[in-house]
Amino acid sequence: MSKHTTHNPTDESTAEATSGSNSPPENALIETDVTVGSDSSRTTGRADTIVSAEGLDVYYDDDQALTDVTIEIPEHRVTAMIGPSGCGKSTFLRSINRMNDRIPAARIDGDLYFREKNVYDDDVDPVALRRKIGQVFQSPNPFPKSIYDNVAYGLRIQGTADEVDLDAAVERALRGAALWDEVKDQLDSSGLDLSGGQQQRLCIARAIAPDPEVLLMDEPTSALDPVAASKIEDLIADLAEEYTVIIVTHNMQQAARISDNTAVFLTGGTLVEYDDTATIFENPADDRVEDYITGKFG
Ligand SMILES: Nc1ncnc2c1ncn2[C@@H]1O[C@H](COP(=O)(O)OP(=O)(O)OP(=O)(O)O)[C@@H](O)[C@H]1O
Repeated sequence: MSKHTTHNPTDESTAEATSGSNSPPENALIETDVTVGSDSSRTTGRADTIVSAEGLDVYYDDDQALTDVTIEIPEHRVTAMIGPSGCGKSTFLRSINRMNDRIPAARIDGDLYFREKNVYDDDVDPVALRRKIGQVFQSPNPFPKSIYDNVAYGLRIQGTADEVDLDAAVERALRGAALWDEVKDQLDSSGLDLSGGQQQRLCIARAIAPDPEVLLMDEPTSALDPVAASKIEDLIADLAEEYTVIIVTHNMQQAARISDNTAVFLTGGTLVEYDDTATIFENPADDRVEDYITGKFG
């Protein structure tokens, strides 16, 4: 396994994995000074670790989907998960906000922290966790409701009843998803009447409306045409100013374009290399990663 497997790519000093399965990861505050892929304003400064895994194994019944994954993901960055089909990328994403809880066959060993809290502790409410860690899926999946009600959905569940507050929050989320100008005059129209790219931005608005800290995106552009995909890519860079974005993508050019850091999973669910995106694509440490990136397999 590569030495890069366990480190936070923002700081070589975190290369050693922390020990003790019940303790939060050390070195939570990390100095960064790295060259990264997407946005020069995020290339320097401090980055807290916001999500981390230590020795994470995930099984579906007897089949192991993730093997001993240790990783520290910094906040306000775009972190891409890449690797061939079936290597466990989506499983890892679903582990972060406990969406795997909904799969009866899924079983987890090891530790997964959101900030310094193990999300699998008994006192963690998965619904509350998912408010902090929102998710956007591969195919746009607006509810069969108005644009307004789609975005207001999570806020109403959270108990925001005041119409003025709701109006402001809906506008803020739609602006954050770069959709406001296109829909501000049709907020009562069905979300299903929007184009595919607009629907996906509506889903992003719905995900950010409750003001999460992390946005998980599972191949968010793979069902979209290139123009719509490009808009979402631009949006992702903006979203990382306010949120931490963790994105699964099959599109290596996309990972190279939009992410600051890249984690490469390979068959068997192992994280074989994790580093800043430029290093992964230009000078990977692991020959298997080089082979994957240059298209020799996967
Ligand atoms: N609900 C499930 N029940 C049983 N096995 C599953 C389930 N979901 C995933 N798996 C298995 O876990 C392994 C990892 O799957 P996962 O979807 O996480 O990989 P992936 O890298 O995201 O794949 P892809 O790129 O094709 O989406 C695969 O062998 C898959 O068949």
